[in-house]
Order: sequence, then structure tokens, then C-alpha cells
Amino acid sequence: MNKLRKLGWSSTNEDQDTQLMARVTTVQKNSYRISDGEMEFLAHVSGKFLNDAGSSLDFPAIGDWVEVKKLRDEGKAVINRVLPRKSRFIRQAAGEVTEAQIVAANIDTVLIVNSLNHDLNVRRIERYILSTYESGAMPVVVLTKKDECTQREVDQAISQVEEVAIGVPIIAISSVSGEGMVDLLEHLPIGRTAALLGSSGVGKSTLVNTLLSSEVQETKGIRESDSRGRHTTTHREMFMLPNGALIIDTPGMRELQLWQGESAIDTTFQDVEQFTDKCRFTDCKHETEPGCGVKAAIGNGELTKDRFQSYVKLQRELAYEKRKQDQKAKLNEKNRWKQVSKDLRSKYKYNR
Ligand SMILES: Nc1nc2c(ncn2[C@@H]2O[C@H](COP(=O)(O)OP(=O)(O)OP(=O)(O)O)[C@@H](O)[C@H]2O)c(=O)[nH]1
Ligand SMILES: [Zn+2]
Repeated sequence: MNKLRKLGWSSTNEDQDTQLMARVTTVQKNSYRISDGEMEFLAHVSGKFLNDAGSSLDFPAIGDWVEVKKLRDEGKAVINRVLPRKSRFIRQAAGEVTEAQIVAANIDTVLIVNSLNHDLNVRRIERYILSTYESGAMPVVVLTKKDECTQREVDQAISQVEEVAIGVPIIAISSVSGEGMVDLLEHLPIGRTAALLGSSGVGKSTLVNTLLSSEVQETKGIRESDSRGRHTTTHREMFMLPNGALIIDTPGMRELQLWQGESAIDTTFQDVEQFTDKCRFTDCKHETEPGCGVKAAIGNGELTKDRFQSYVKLQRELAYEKRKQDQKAKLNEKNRWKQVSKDLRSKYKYNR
């Protein structure tokens, strides 16, 4: 029981048989790393699970609590059930190929990370706050790189953010000087699970390292019982802080920023889009085409080049993410069917 608490097990599901419970710490291609707070297992879903699963949302995600059958000697486990989720982040389907996917589950607190020194994007923060509430988690806005700003700049940024983050804690920190870390840790108590959300370069990895560094050896907590020392090279996505809080830092959450950017691109780049609407050709690349509304707007000073460039950049990132996602989805689907048919084959053998 206590070992599960360490992993964030909460009293709301105390009627479960805790001997069978474990938490998903990493999702691999067709398998999962799970921990019961004492030992780590390589886990697969059971054949029945596969047969019963209606959609990809039914499959385990990082942060999920699962009911398992443990094969201690082998360090393996079979997942029979995913427990109801307290919160969940979903990456929405794009096109027909990609199905909605769970990115992470049972997150209590989302740290919405933004950098103070450049690019403080209030609209983006607003969007992240909304999706955090939608997921069932609570947001905390973290403004990084305080050491690079004057107090006046910090105050200004905070009051800007306050306008879209009513009732949301806003904490300015510096991973360099350590300022604000104590305030931040107040939102990360023992057994609480937090995840990081924020654009590239705002300092997410640095923040995790800073939070971990006070007693680095304790970060092994979740994985240390891997007696044979295998699988230790797996990319670590769930960390325990020295104070007992859990941090999920998964690429899935990092990609989420772009997926959400997509639906919000219209509102964020309305100023640009009013000009693309004027282009003569609907598939105008805004390069050398005649009758380009964007070129005209840049020419007469209604639109700045910089603004247009960041619009192009975001669109490019989105297109790239989408391609990557579609490819991954195809692969997943293929692997899943491979697994299903393997499963059927083994059942068939067994029945004879
Ligand atoms: N001055 C200052 N620099 C920081 C701080 N935190 C991070 N940085 C720097 O900002 C840069 C980006 O930091 P990362 O932690 O890699 O950013 P990230 O959000 O993890 O970026 P991705 O991995 O691309 O998502 C690095 O050069 C860090 O050294 C801070 O508090 N102060
Ligand atoms: Zn154009």
C-alpha cells in the first residue's frame, strides 16, 4: 500500500486489491514498463484485453493505473485492466489515419512552462490552461529564466498572464539562480503527479534537472528494483523528485503543443489569415504567385515580415508533426494486428 502511495496511488481507489495494482511508467511499441513501487515489470496487455478493446483510448498510457498479473521471477506482467482515469490528455485524430490517442493519464497538475525572456505568448498559455482543465488536471503557470529579466519585466509579464489565467498560480523561476523553486515545490507535494507542457527551448528539461538535482540518487526510485539491470537504457519519462512528487515528461505531451496549435492557428494568426484569404489562388504559397494578398500586405506595411515568418514556421512544424504522427499511427496499427494474429495463433494452438 505504502509503496503504491509513493507512486501517487490515492485513497479514492482504495477498495481495489492493491496487490494487483501497478502504474505505467513508460509506453513502448507493444509493451509497457510498469512499477508497483517495489519492482519494475515489462508488461503486455492480455489477449482478452486486446479482444475487448474498442478503441486506442482503451489502451494503457503513461500514468495509468493497471490491474496486472505479476510474474515476479521473470520480471514480467500481464495487464488485465486499466483503472478509471482521474484525468487524461488526448491527442486528437487528424485526418482518417490517426486515431485519437491518450498521451498521459492521471496527471494532477500541469506545469505550463513559458520563458520570460522571449516569446511570452499569452494566447498559447490560455489554450494550455483550457486543455489542462479539459483533461481533468489543474494548471500552474511557470515562467522561466527569471535571471535574465529585471523585476519590472517579471511583474509586467505576470500581470499580462494574470489576465488569461484567473485563479491559476503563476510562478516565476530561474533554474540558474534557483529563485522560485521553493514556491514551485509547494505545488508538487508527495504523491502528486505533474506533467510539463510548453514549447521547445523554454527550459523544461533544465527545470526537471534542477528539481532532481538536490538529491540525484533518489531519482532512481522508480526503476531501481530492476534486478537484472536490463532495460535501464529505456528513455525515462516518469521521475520521482526528492520530495516524493512525480513528474511525467513524455514526448507525447511535448507534441501536444503542436496539435493544439493546429486548432488554434486561426485565432492566433487571424491577422495573417485575413491576407491569405485575399490571395488569388487558394493554394497560394505566398512566394512568387501573382495576386498574393500576403505579399501585398507586406509590401504596403500592413503585415510585418517577421509575423508572416512565424506563421509559416508554425505551419511547417504542424505539417511535419502530422506526417510523423500519421506514419506512427500506420505502424502502430500494423503492429497491433500483428500482435492480434499472433495472439489468435497461440490460442488456436492451445485449444488443440
Ligand atoms: N538563463 C537561463 N537559462 C535557462 C533557464 N532554464 C533553461 N535555460 C536555457 O534555455 C535553453 C533551453 O532549455 P531546455 O531545458 O533544453 O528547454 P526545453 O523546454 O526542455 O526544450 P525542448 O527539449 O526543445 O522541449 C538551454 O540553453 C538552457 O540552458 C533559466 O532558468 N535561466
Ligand atoms: Zn499568397
